[in-house]
Amino acid sequence: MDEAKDVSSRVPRVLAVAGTDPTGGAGIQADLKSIAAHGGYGMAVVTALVAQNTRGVRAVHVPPPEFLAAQLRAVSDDVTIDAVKLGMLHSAPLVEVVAAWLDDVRPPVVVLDPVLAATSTTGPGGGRLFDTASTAALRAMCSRVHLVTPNLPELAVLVGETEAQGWDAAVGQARRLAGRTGATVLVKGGHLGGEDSPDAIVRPDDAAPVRTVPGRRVDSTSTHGTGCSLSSAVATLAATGLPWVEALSRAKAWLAGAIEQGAVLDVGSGRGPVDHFHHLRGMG
Ligand SMILES: Nc1ncnc2c1ncn2[C@@H]1O[C@H](COP(=O)(O)OP(=O)(O)O)[C@@H](O)[C@H]1O
Ligand SMILES: Cc1ncc(COP(=O)(O)OP(=O)(O)O)c(N)n1
Repeated sequence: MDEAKDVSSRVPRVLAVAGTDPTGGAGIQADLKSIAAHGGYGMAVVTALVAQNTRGVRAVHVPPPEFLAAQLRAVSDDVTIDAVKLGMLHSAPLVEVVAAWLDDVRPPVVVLDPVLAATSTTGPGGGRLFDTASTAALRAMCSRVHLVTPNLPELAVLVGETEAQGWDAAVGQARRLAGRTGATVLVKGGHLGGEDSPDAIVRPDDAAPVRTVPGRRVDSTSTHGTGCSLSSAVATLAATGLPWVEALSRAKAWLAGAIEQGAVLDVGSGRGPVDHFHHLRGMG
């Protein structure tokens, strides 16, 4: 059996390293659902406990960095990991623990969703989930991963510029981030106004074409956790051997359906979750 076939026929073992959302729409709970929805076996290392719901973030509790290291080690000492999705990393001490672990374990697929805030909800400090004084550590982490998946505000912080005011400007910033870090960038257009919600894959090699995956904006308030869900889906699909563009195309089509069907869940009174398993409804 050739290697490509071998990878795609195995259930990918995907580890999410992220914070929690007790209402199940974002964070590590969304990651696990998204991994399962794409046929993966999901595992979870918790960076921070977040008291949040569909309306906003109320409080954040961070266990000691040593406990994060112990969780990571417990998984990698026992399980072969096919892909890692990194979400909320909270601050430099946690970023450094994860960086040291990645250097040691070297998983074949590492996707970083550089979470700074819960953007579809609010809370004290605007729902902030990452320490602004730790931005340099997050930038350095971009150089250690294969794919970075910023939304427009996150992209602006990572390149040290003001937020892009259009798709072309966003792609330009993504090019600069990819060039500086050596990581491929999946730039997300969910924060653009208008009728479209495109995403694109931007490679660090200047000569490589930007691969835009167009998308129609769904008129819905069920958008809590879209970034977490997309990055976990792409990590899982990449672990089956799919190239980034193909993984993004599939994940994006799935996510549009999940946003469209989110209201069916009737969860919370704020920005509701997407329906990760919409494709299974009505199957009897
Ligand atoms: N209303 C929407 N309709 C369709 N796709 C959306 C919508 N909002 C976000 N998306 C998609 O969800 C994913 C997450 O995008 P974005 O909102 O930019 O990131 P984040 O959730 O990290 O803030 C992207 O694929 C984006 O295109
Ligand atoms: C614990 C935790 N991590 C990440 C987020 C942000 O989720 P995201 O997918 O970016 O979606 P929005 O909620 O920002 O729309 C979170 N809320 N909690």
